[in-house]
Amino acid sequence: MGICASKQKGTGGGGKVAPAKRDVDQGSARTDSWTSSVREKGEFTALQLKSAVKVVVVVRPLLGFEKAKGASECVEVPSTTVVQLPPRRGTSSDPFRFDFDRVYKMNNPGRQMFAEVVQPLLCHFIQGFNTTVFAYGQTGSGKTFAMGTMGRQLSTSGESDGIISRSMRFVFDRMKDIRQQYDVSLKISFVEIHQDDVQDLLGDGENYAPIHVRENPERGTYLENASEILVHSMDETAHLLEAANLHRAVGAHNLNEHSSRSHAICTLQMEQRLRPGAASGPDAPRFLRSKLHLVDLAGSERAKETGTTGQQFAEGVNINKGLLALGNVIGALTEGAGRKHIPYRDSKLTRILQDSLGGNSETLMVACVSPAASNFEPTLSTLRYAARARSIHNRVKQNNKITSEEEIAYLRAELEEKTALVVKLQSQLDMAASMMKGSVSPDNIKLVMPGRSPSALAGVTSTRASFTGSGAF
Ligand SMILES: Nc1ncnc2c1ncn2[C@@H]1O[C@H](COP(=O)(O)OP(=O)(O)OP(=O)(O)O)[C@@H](O)[C@H]1O
Repeated sequence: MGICASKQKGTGGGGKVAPAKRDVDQGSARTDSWTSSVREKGEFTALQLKSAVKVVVVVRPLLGFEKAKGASECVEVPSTTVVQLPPRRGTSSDPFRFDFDRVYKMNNPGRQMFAEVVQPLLCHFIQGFNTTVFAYGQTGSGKTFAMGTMGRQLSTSGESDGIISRSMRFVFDRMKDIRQQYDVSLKISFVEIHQDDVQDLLGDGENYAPIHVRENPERGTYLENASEILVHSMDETAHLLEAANLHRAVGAHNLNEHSSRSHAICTLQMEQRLRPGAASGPDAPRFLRSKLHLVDLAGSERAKETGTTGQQFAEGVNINKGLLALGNVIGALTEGAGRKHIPYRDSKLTRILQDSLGGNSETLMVACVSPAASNFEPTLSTLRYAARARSIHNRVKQNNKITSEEEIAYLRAELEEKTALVVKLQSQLDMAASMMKGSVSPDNIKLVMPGRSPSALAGVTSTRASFTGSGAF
């Protein structure tokens, strides 16, 4: 029994999903009950929910170079959900106080943050809900550290693991249970937006085709031409992501010697199909599809402080442009019902994150800040931005619909798979019959177990891949 399921036990109902704070569509009052088992109760599938964007703040420790300069701290955390900055120097106003879903001020918040805020979202991802976790903050504030896309952080495991590797490990651990009832396909893509251009970090570098952001009513936004790789294990995934990460644009400047010069978006797409004859309730969804975006944004920066020039200066301008567009989308979404136009189209970043902000996704923002008094202004700006994001309400639904074209493609693939199996078994039967007649020596016979031969498996993988690779998401 996996972690999502064991939590469900604790809530007093067999098969109940871990409760999540959210607003139910029929009314605006918050409710703590995630009313029924998503996977097992059919009525839930019709329900749409409003889900507020959740925001956690991570205050990193002072770094060696900051301490060497005698930096003092200005960020206080009076409780686990409150963060406070003193009034601006020379003013007598009140301190700046912000409430969030959770605030972490410690060396390695990874394990605790994952258990408290990321894991409940992943339980929903596994149940067919789109999910986004994105890290936001000034350059050098700890976004890459929190997401875990630094160096070898993806394939090693330890206390300083980031959100990406913990999430992947969690999903693969749950697979053992899910595969008892469902055929599952997991596909990964990893792109970066560098200078407002989307680049494939998993591509082979030879068959380059420009990546376009597209939209589809069934599937929301997706990236045309981005590599989508079927993955089967944590190890395989970690090595893929780590290799991809080496291609990411990184540079050194005054505030960070390994500064990300691009926004990185790692996406895991999951499709689940109920197996014929699986021992499940009559209302178990036949099909589930969900996507998990894990985003490490590049940090906002001021050239005066970073000391960047030339190419790095140009990168900084583009980074800030994308973040400004993101800020404008957040601003428009929180202006209330009067605001009809949301400027998603102003940048590739906001187009890709369209579902995550105001759309069909449960979203967690990890706002990263430096504690140093010298970073007071950018920290205040990050906290204001984050507080605003917290009032965005997304409309989240379980993705359990399949189009008739997809159903036909899947059935066709299944038929091909079965036909290949029949042909194989028939040839084995013929062989056995010839042997009995004495026309074939037993030494020339290699018995191949159905479904176990490498070629049979290759057939299965390729037909499934051709179904799942049909431009989903
Ligand atoms: N919670 C933490 N505990 C200890 N060290 C941290 C923590 N967060 C960040 N750091 C350290 O701070 C430095 C900057 O962090 P990081 O590179 O993650 O910043 P960033 O926000 O991604 O910056 P950029 O936007 O420039 O890429 C790194 O040396 C990192 O190891």
